[in-house]
Amino acid sequence: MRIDVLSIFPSYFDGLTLSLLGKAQESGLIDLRVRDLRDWTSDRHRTVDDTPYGGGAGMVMKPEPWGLALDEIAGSSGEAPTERPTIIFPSPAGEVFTQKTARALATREHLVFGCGRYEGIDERVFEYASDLGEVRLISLGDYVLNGGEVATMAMIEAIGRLIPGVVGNPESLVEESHEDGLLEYPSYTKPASWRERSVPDVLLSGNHGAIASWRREQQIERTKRRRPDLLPGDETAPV
Ligand SMILES: N#Cc1c(-c2ccc3ccn(Cc4ccc(CN5CCOCC5)cc4)c3c2)n[nH]c1N
Repeated sequence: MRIDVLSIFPSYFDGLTLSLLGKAQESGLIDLRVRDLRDWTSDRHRTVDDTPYGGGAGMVMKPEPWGLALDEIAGSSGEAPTERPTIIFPSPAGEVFTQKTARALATREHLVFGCGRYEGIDERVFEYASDLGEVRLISLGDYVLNGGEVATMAMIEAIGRLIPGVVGNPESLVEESHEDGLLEYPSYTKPASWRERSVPDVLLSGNHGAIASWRREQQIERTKRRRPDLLPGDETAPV
């Protein structure tokens, strides 16, 4: 998978060279290219923002640098892509990012993330980008960030770990929170007793059937308690 990131703070993404995603880049599973949007400006101050038409607080990102950058990155950049890119703009006004979104995006060959700042990006950029690829405005959640970089980091991690070969043991992807619509069961490791707290006996029993049942019960109980919104209408229905 090729992933392009456009940002006026490209060093935000230095962390993606670490750990599993760093190894995925070294092995060629992920081709991550982070670019500074200001590279597509032409004035001495490398200006990317201006005042909003119609008034209002703050500044809006100018369309010109975005158009030039997207032409080069998402347009026919000389390489023969087999599919048009998916161009993702993190936005407080976007669809909410979920594990289902991550799974769908992990199947794509080319993702482009456009990280806005200030009060956002000139709307015409989204319209223009839709001629270059599938445009998705995606929100990390119902809270306000200062720009798209943190959301992009989170999405790249959530998507990247689903790419075959990135996570060593694919089994570990199956029993995770949200993967089967439920929160994950509690985990324990040695010592069996720690500060007068013991590991549940069933986990020490060696009875794999009983362990599986206990874990499922824990998932359902936790989901009912912490995230009832994830449960189908009938809470007693098997998920
Ligand atoms: N993903 C994600 C995000 C973002 C996000 C993503 C991208 C950008 C680019 C600029 N910002 C700052 C910003 C904050 C608030 C607002 C709303 N305005 C409405 C009118 O009153 C002023 C405020 C706009 C722009 C961004 C925030 N926030 N929360 C998420 N889950």
